[in-house]
Amino acid sequence: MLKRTFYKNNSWKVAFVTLSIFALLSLYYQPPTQFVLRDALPRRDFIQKLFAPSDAGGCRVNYSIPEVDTFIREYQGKSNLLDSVFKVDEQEPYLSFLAKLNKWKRKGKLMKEFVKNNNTWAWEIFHQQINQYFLYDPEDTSYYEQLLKDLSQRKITFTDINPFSSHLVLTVHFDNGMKGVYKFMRTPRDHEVLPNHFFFSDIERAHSEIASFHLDKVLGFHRVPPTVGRVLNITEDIGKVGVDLLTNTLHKSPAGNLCFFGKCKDYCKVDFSICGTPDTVEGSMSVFLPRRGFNQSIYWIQSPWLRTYHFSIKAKWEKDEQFCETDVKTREDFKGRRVLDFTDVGVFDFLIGNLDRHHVELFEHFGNDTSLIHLDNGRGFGKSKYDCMSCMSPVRQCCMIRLSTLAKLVKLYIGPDSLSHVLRKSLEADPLSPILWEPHLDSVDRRVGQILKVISECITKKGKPWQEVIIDDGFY
Ligand SMILES: Nc1ncnc2c1ncn2[C@@H]1O[C@H](COP(=O)(O)OP(=O)(O)OP(=O)(O)O)[C@@H](O)[C@H]1O
Ligand SMILES: [Mn+2]
Repeated sequence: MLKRTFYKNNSWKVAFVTLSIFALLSLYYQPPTQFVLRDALPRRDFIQKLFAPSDAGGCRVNYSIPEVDTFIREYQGKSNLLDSVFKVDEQEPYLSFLAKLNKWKRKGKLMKEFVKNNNTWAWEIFHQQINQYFLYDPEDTSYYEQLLKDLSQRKITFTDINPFSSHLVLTVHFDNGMKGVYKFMRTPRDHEVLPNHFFFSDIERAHSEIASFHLDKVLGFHRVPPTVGRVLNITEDIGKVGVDLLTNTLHKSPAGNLCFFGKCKDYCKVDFSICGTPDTVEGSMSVFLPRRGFNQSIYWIQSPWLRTYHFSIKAKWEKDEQFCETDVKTREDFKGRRVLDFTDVGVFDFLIGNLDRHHVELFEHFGNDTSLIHLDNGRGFGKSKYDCMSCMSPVRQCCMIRLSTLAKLVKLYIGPDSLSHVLRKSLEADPLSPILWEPHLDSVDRRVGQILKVISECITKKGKPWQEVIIDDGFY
């Protein structure tokens, strides 16, 4: 009786307690596979792993270097950095750190002073918004997402050959007046360059173009034109709307697939045909930039670290470690930001493993004080196990790095997010995802530590003062 009254009066309480017990029990109950995980990790780590902002723990989790750890302790102790935007906090997710730096980006003139268009389509707004110091702002909702969508989906109305390329590269025209540069996915994403192969006979890789755009973006450089993966239909996009130089070469392969080879300097013959399955191919589409020069269509600087493109002749920089001091820092046109721009190029090319940086382009409109444009990134991500130390020559020989670039590398090294993590996440947005083979993603983590080691050695081994190596030139 007493019992029954108790239940009657407290029935809602009983229900609540019972439900709570069940809820708690169900929290602890995990299917068998998760028991294995729980056994392997102490409870606290397990929960941290579930709620940590990343699935990694910084590049150093797999590629810790003792000298770099010491260097970073010194970096974190620098009093002038403690209260600055360059202070690296071990808990902060990388993208929030990057967003803070991006806010400080110096802004210069806009291309709209020089380019006239209707400012309506995404590509028109992009052209007008090109800044003296960066190509685009990924936060600008007025065009950025739409531009990528247009590049991957809009109807192609005319297809030509890019006359400046040694490979078959297309200039593509769209139904809204936009133009794009298309490179073909000629090798599977896991294809590794053969060890005896020279880089200059290397085939261009569209996955490298796409991944380079994302890497440039997550490094906050914004110097690579927006690029997306796109499927091309050879029947529709070449056969129906291509120039004669393309359509004249259309043929069926022995397997019955539709192929063509077009016309170009080096690799346009039937041995290098591009074939569909049965008539579609994958590739990268980059948005076409406005003219870089006033009187000529291309305005460019030859890289001081240009290679000879010869099997045995070496360039001066390859034989002389003093090259930057004697031949680069002394150049009149390399005063101002230019040396640091080239050390950024060195960081970038080392991360992607690109030996083919023969020249860089820039907008003449903005004068000498403007950022470099990193076009042509098709020869990166070819060797996942090999680190091209000579690609980092600008950093090693000049013994300099921009503070903002260093801060981002330090942040990626200590975590919580590694470069492979943020790059993988960024690449997931591409329509042809997955773009990079995991060993290539792993290689960028290894390379972050290598760059930091070279910088720390400028101070510890070459005896340079900190402030001569790490330069805050106000560019983020
Ligand atoms: N997005 C773009 N917008 C405008 N022009 C471009 C763009 N991409 C490439 N170009 C022009 O086309 C030229 C050749 O393109 P790219 O360098 O990518 O082809 P490539 O075959 O790899 O060239 P190379 O044989 O010189 O290495 C570039 O130097 C540039 O002048
Ligand atoms: Mn090239």
